Amino acid sequence: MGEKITKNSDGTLNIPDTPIIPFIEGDGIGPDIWHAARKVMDSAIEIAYGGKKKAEWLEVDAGEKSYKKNGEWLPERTLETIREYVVAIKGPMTTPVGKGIRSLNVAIRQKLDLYACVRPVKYIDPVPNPMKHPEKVDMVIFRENTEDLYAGIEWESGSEEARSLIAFLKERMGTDIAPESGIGIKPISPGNTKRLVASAIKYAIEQGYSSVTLMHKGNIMKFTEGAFSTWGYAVAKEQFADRVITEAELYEKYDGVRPEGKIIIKDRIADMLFQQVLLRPDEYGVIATPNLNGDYISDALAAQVGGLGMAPGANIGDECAVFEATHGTAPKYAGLDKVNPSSLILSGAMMLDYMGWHEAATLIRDGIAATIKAGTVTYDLARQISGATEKKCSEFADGIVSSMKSL
Ligand SMILES: NC(=O)C1=CN([C@@H]2O[C@H](COP(=O)(O)OP(=O)(O)OC[C@H]3O[C@@H](n4cnc5c(N)ncnc54)[C@H](OP(=O)(O)O)[C@@H]3O)[C@@H](O)[C@H]2O)C=CC1
Ligand SMILES: O=C(O)CCC(=O)C(=O)O
Ligand SMILES: [Mg+2]
Repeated sequence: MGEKITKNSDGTLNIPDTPIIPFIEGDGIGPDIWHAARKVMDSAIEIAYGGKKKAEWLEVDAGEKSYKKNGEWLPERTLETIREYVVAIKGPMTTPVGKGIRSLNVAIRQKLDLYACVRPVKYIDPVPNPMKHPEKVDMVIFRENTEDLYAGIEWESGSEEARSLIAFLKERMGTDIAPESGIGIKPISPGNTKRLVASAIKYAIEQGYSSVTLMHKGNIMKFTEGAFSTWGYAVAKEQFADRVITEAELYEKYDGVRPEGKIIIKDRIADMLFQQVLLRPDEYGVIATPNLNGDYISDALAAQVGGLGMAPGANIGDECAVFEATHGTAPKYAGLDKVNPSSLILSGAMMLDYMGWHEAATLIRDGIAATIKAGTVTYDLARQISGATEKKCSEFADGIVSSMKSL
């Protein structure tokens, strides 16, 4: 019944009224949050468009469910389907620690070249949180999504590859690495950095953020993270000279007063930035950073807006986009109908915005806020609010649906 979303050569989307949207349910808490998210998205679309628009969900195989069904963790046809249908949404998938398969989540990002992981961290009143001034929290992380240590190019301690690499580095580069070390490689390229930073600047311009901060550990890792910063400044100059000024220029030429319509590009060393985003969050808007830093800071910042249960995200490339929560499979809660589905629901709202279905997206955000205000919350928020009544994941979703109906 549904129709395909298509993409034009200029990057704009053609969205039919009944788009087919592939989804991956995910592992662990994936099924619980997916069912809740689907219900809320369907209801928001129905209320916003009175039945004129409808998402046609198409399940695609990946993760544990897929492995059990057909012996494949991430079938090639799943990637082909996502490419073909342009916009998809997924639950989290498990990655074993220290052994076993490499991350399927990372594989999806790399294979579909979803180079920007976009994770907004915005306070939704009245979500409980540890900040003195939560209303000042409005940051968006742009995490490079395809390279860095996160690409998982590494060799195990004692393996032939690790030993020969250690020997090669000693002979040819004079590097003394402890025998039997495991080795990981950290590639950071100008091309991948520049396209990520360009997308972050473009987003800041479109969404009205006043700054883009390049987060790096370039004092220590000069030719990877330091280069990320250098290339970030370079692309700002090459592509956005009329809209972007550096922080140095702000003080040298404009006495520290941001000229109307200009975005400030600045850089911060990663460890220091972790404390500044806590103490002075209003000094930061869009944060562009390599993959691993982006992974760390997205969970850390999620705490400022209520925790991982409230943290949405999107993986965006030139060809297609896959929306997913920031958090993982939270295995101890799998199947308990307990966790907060807001992270995936808000990822769904990001997806609806991406499709231009802003009315449904806004309804979802307002519905979540109204539900929390009414004291209907899952365990994670209940433990931060005295006197709140803990609801199940599915009951919370029902609460959002009722709230949306009465907005
Ligand atoms: N994109 C993806 O698919 C991702 C997959 N993963 C994978 O998930 C697995 C588990 O990773 P782990 O490091 O434990 O991190 P998780 O994000 O899965 O969970 C850690 C903790 O965060 C809290 N949390 C997470 N999601 C929610 C939610 N929806 N509602 C309320 N609280 C939540 C819970 O805290 P508390 O215990 O305090 O209640 C939970 O125990 C690993 O295999 C990892 O590789 C991890 C991140 C992303
Ligand atoms: O792929 C994984 O298992 C972890 C991914 C992750 O933590 C993230 O992308 O934020
Ligand atoms: Mg993570």
